[in-house]
Amino acid sequence: MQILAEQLGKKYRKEWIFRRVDLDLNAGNSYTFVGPNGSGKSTLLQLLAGSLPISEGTLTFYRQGKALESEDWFRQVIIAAPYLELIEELTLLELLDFHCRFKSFKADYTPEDVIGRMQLTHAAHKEIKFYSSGMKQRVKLGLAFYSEVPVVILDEPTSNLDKQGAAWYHEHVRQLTADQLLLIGSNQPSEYEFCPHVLDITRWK
Ligand SMILES: Nc1ncnc2c1ncn2[C@@H]1O[C@H](COP(=O)(O)OP(=O)(O)OP(=O)(O)O)[C@@H](O)[C@H]1O
Repeated sequence: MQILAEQLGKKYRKEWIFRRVDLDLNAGNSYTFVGPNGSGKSTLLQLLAGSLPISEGTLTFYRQGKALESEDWFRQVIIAAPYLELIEELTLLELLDFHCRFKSFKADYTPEDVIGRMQLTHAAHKEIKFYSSGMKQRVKLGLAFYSEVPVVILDEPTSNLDKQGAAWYHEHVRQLTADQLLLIGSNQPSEYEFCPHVLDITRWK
């Protein structure tokens, strides 16, 4: 899997958030985008996920050397971010069953297996709207870690997690496989200390 960004730019109304972004992101690697609040980390991650339109430049997803149609991008990507909502009316088990219609889990895990690995078996039948913010974050990260997808995007991954949750994140984030591409947006060095490619987004202002 490869994501190639060429001269990528994004503006909201008349304000350019970043311009002339060139990136060659490849599976087996992790990349972290850092920068102050409001610098555009979340915006860039959403562009790279194909979930926000770009304002200029080109973005191409390649799988086994072949460029993918943009309507197929969403199958390649999972994104966990504080601003993305889960379906609150569903129980966790219903949510994971629904998720399986679009993306399968690694190693033939069942939804029940994944819930166990999220350490949320006790809450499997509780509606997501009754989850604490830390429990919701664990669900988002669990979906990212256990789905069979080539591109995993984590924005502020340890937000709302307690010490035990942060340890759970660190254990899992290092286990992403060599055929996956990991992209992180962060302001906290502890979230990406293992990551060899750290890119300050202010370089593209
Ligand atoms: N939908 C929108 N309409 C207008 N401006 C927006 C919109 N979304 C984001 N912005 C602006 O884009 C800029 C970058 O925001 P973004 O959320 O990407 O930053 P960030 O680096 O992720 O910030 P933080 O560290 O606070 O999460 C900010 O100035 C923000 O106000």
